[in-house]
Amino acid sequence: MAGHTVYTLSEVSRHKSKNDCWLVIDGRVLNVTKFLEEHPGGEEVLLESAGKDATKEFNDIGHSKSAQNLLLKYQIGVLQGHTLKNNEQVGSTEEPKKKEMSAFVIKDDLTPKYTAVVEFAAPLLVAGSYFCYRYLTPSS
Ligand code: HEM
Repeated sequence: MAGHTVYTLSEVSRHKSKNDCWLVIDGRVLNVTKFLEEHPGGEEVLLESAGKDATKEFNDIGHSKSAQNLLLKYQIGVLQGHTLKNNEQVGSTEEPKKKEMSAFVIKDDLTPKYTAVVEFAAPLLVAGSYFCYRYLTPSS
């Protein structure tokens, strides 16, 4: 579970070594010491951003959604002055609201019933009128 401890940037800046490496992304304070060797982009880039707010660098790379979700694993707290909208989700990765498939949704309102009756009756009326005209009018 992500930490809720509030840290100042100056506290974060004290942790910038290979054995103790923190950084800030999206207002989350992350302890990435154990992730340094695992980072697919290499440990150097993380160490360059160590002790700093690396949000811009992180976003500039265009990290995948799984990379963004990984942030939660290393979160130890939040940066002072930042409020996270939803602690389980990272910044812009919120799930978009699911769109309903309108073709499969049967709406529960009364207007379609009326239209259906007209749509059903109209051709019958036309056919009936034609029948009357064709067979009931005396031929000359
Ligand atoms: C805790 C923070 C971070 C996590 C969890 C993380 C995770 C990852 C992951 C999973 C990848 C593989 C590609 C992907 O899935 O997008 C990756 C690639 C990369 N990351 Fe990070 N990253 C972090 C921070 C940073 C920072 C601060 C930088 C700074 C510049 C950075 C630079 C890169 C680069 C250069 C690559 C390689 C991209 C490529 O090969 O196309 N990452 N990162």
